[in-house]
Amino acid sequence: RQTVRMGVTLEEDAGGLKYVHLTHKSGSSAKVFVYGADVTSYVDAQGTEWIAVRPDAKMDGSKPISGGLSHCFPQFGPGPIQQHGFARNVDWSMVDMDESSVTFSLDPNDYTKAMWDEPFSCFFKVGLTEAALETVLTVNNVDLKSEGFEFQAALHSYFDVSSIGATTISGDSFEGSSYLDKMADPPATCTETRKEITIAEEYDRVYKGVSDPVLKDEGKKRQLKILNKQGYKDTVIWSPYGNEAMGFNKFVCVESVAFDKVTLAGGESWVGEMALVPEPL
Ligand SMILES: O=P(O)(O)OC[C@H]1O[C@@H](O)[C@H](O)[C@@H](O)[C@@H]1O
Repeated sequence: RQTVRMGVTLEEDAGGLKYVHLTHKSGSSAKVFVYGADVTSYVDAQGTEWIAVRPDAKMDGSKPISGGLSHCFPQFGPGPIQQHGFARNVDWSMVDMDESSVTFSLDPNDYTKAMWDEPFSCFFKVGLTEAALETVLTVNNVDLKSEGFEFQAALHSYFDVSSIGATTISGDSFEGSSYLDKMADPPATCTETRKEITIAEEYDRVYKGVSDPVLKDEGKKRQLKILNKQGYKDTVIWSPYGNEAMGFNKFVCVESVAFDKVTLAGGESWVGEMALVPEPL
């Protein structure tokens, strides 16, 4: 355990990866790993854990952490570079912190350039407030003379649930929305007819234009609003339903996604802002 700054400590997980432990006077806390700038835990002021890490996750840096609010950047995948991009399997740099918030940055290095040689710079801020966990990802094109680059970005968020059968995902915009069903072969575009999504089979769906999901958990008697305030226009729902090794019954991925490619000209920035707001049911 290493004190980085007054009140802020960098702790070491059993597998050797380092993380920041944030706390808030309301009683809430969060863990953010340096590897992937991944938020692997958010315990709200009432003591409810909202974020999951899969039991089969590798916690030693040998592959991205399968859990947390995992960044997919610069590609959501599949695509020309590795599935979900590289941002989740590199160490980010800590640039600012206090008891309740931390900011990381990510800049190109030889490893990332070999996959995607673009003049980007990312910042990711995570902060606890009285009633929420707030995140802001900023992607900058730092080369004023560049022609611009395209990217996708997502938080591949793993949420902890009491059980998948006790969980629903709702929100004003699901009913009537169009989704890409990636479980279909080939993937098929369908229309959602439900207001509330329940999961009883494997799911891998991209809901286009849905950005206001609410996770309701009858077991926890609580709900989590996933507020995508900026940038993340689409929602992906992923569940490896039935896969015991992945611990399918204890999590669902409700992902905040910029699925359509974003074009960033030289000097421009893109912001993805997502907050988690827990409430009673
Ligand atoms: O294990 P990871 O990298 O967290 O990814 C989980 C899943 O994420 C989904 O989005 C992909 O469609 C799956 O193929 C993948 O298995």
